[in-house]
Amino acid sequence: MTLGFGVVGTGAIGREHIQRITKVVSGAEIAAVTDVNQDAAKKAVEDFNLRASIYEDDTALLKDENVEAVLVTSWGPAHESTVLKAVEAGKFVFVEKPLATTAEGCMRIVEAEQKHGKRLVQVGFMRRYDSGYRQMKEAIDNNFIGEPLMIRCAHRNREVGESYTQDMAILDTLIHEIDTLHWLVGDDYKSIQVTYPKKTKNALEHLKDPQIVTLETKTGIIIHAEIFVNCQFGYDIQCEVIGEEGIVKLPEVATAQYRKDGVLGSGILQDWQSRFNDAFNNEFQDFIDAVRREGQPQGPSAWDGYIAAVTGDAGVKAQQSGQAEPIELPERPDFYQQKKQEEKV
Ligand SMILES: NC(=O)c1ccc[n+]([C@@H]2O[C@H](COP(=O)([O-])OP(=O)(O)OC[C@H]3O[C@@H](n4cnc5c(N)ncnc54)[C@H](O)[C@@H]3O)[C@@H](O)[C@H]2O)c1
Ligand SMILES: O[C@H]1[C@H](O)[C@@H](O)[C@H](O)[C@@H](O)[C@H]1O
Repeated sequence: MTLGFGVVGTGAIGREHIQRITKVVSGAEIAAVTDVNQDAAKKAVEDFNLRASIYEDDTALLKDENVEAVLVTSWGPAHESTVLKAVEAGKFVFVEKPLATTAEGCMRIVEAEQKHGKRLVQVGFMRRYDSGYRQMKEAIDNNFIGEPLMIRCAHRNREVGESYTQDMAILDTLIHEIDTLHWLVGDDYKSIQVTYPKKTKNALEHLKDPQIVTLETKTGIIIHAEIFVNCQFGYDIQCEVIGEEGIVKLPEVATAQYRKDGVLGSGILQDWQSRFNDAFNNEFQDFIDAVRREGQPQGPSAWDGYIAAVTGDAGVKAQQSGQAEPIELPERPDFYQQKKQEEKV
């Protein structure tokens, strides 16, 4: 069976995922598309030569029997409503981050999914599918470095535009570390604090950049995460876990090495698309295979989306207060503990 996707939002990442589904991964096709900008939906159908129906909105798209899974790549504030409608209709959902823009919205999805009785939703936290992070997780799970004690990481973007606001450093950028790091060490967060070093002259006036985020986990692991979104030199993701008996570090992405003008060097990738291209491909193949074979996705769950939202909210509060803000999460429901296997991804 080929999995039919209905795409809600044919903007930048929606188009990338359409390309991925039609040209790169196997087992799926695009059955339908919609976008509030109907021209964008039509253009996607033309550009990718799709045999897909074009609908005026998500409600109409969800009625199409050929749509078995919904790919939600609209703007963040629109995600919750589409995901809830899709769950109500019993369709599988792949939703780009954020699951919803509020913790309450994420909880509504968690509740709806539990009511449905089995997992339908996967959130697009693609770093869990990056081979470097997976190797780190394997080392940690196999106790290769002993108990993790500290984590140092950096999330650097070359530059950001006018529309990038202060809270986006947490909700749009750090959100990836928030998801990846609790998965990596199998721990929950306890608190978050944000401090501001000297500001770069390359940031627009409204933005403090860089920012240093300190997260503490329940078992006492301290995480220092640098968010620097106007670093100028490229897209740079660093992560190092320091354990009782060793250190495991995210490998640099291999790029060609050159010798020129007295320098031995290699290129730095410039954007997240190229840095995580393989991870995106792996995450889609896994989603498609899991729903076709197991009847439910196995990747980052709606509960992970909820953890990210609660932690993100505390992070935005910490940006304003300068204090360590508590992160209060209820117990993970049994529903989201069904399979140890899920934790591996
Ligand atoms: N995983 C990642 O690293 C990653 C990277 C980039 C973007 N994203 C996420 O993907 C989402 C989309 O980002 P983008 O950069 O493609 O944005 P975009 O603005 O390029 O595209 C969004 C599209 O959704 C459409 N849209 C908005 N509301 C809609 C609705 N209610 N129904 C139908 N269509 C609607 C818009 O018209 C637009 O075409 C965001 O949530 C963003 O955070 C994730
Ligand atoms: O939406 C993007 C994307 O999630 C990238 O992975 C991240 O590095 C950027 O900071 C963010 O703005």
